[in-house]
Amino acid sequence: MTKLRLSHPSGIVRGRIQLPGSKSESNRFLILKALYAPEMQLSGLSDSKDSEILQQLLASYPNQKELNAGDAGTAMRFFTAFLATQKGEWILDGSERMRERPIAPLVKALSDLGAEIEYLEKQGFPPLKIKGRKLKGGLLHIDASLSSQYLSALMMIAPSLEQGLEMRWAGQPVSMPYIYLTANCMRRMGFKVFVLGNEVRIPAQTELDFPKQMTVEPDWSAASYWLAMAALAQEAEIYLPGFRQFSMQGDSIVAQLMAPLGVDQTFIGSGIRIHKAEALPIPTQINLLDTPDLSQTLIPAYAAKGHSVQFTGLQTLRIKETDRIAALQKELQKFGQQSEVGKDFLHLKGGFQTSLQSIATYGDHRMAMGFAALALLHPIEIENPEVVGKSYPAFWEHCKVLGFELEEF
Ligand SMILES: O=C(O)C1=C[C@@H](OP(=O)(O)O)[C@@H](O)[C@H](O)C1
Ligand SMILES: C=C(OP(=O)(O)O)C(=O)O
Repeated sequence: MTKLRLSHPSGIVRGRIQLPGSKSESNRFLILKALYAPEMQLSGLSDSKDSEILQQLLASYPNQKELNAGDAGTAMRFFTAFLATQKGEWILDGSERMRERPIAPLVKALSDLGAEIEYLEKQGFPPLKIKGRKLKGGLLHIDASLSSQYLSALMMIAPSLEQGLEMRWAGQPVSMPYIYLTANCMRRMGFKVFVLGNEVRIPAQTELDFPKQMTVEPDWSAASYWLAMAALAQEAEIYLPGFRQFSMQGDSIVAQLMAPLGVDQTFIGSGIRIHKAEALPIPTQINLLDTPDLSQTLIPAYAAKGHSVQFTGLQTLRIKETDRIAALQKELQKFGQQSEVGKDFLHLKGGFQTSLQSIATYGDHRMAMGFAALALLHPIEIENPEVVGKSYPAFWEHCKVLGFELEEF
């Protein structure tokens, strides 16, 4: 196991960071390009491991019959739907953790559309045997309460289905902004996509005049770590180029959620300036059902500032790279932080004290990046720091740019 000792002698974070492209946008455009517009050039693509995995899957599926999506949730889900529409037979597996992340709602939906998919080990989980063929499409009912990725995967294959797709869900959908992001990526390519209440309608449409070029926006989930740094720093002045003023990435809401910690952002030129500002009143509750990937940024930062806040809407965290609610509670406890957790919430109850602690990361990139900000208060150690590669390989290099000292041992 490698470890990183992380400290920040000055407490002043100042600099310009070129963030990786959005992992979510990248993985959508990679699938859409492969399905409909092979000539379309993609710029600003994410250099994340998850996007690399998807690129490898797309490059190897015509010849290779046994494929592996590793730890990449979007790659696993999007590629399952992709293969279901291609003629042939494949086995699609994932990492050990991926074999614990449910995929049944997607498999059921694809089967309802006429695909032939079999579970090779545990029912409802990868590995899958997928017999692909041209699917008819039509009306579909789906459970949207576990992951939005199933819906995004189906939306992207929808224009290739003979009858298009009309998809309805009941109950509480999770991570909705990712559905809107999928719709937006598709619309930018010229597709007609209608999202109305609890229903998505996408007609069959393949013969479009697709754009020659598409630019991926930088990653807002990655940007969130720099807002947390600004919150915990003595002084902060960070510039993140390349963002759109009105982003379709749900995690762009992070500035509003960080404002109570005295951080603000200004849109300048084509980028974001992050700086200190007067702190807004602390809310008693913050609901992250729309933006689960911000949990590991916000919860350690609010804890370190000594605020007692209840974070709700966290139900999807239990089936991500690790059980993120359990991991957050356990690692924060090392600092004396008291908290109460349930199926879908984590309630911070005070007690946080800075000290030199070794943070376990549970194979989860966001554990490493979310806790890194605490080094602005006191040196800390991060275990298995290489996990950041899943979404943000240059993260530690960027920490150096902003004045952190790093020692690997
Ligand atoms: O569609 C996407 O790009 C994603 C959707 C979210 O997953 P869930 O819908 O499973 O919450 C998010 O957590 C993940 O990092 C990326
Ligand atoms: C949950 C995540 O990714 P995925 O579900 O695509 O593995 C993430 O990046 O935080």
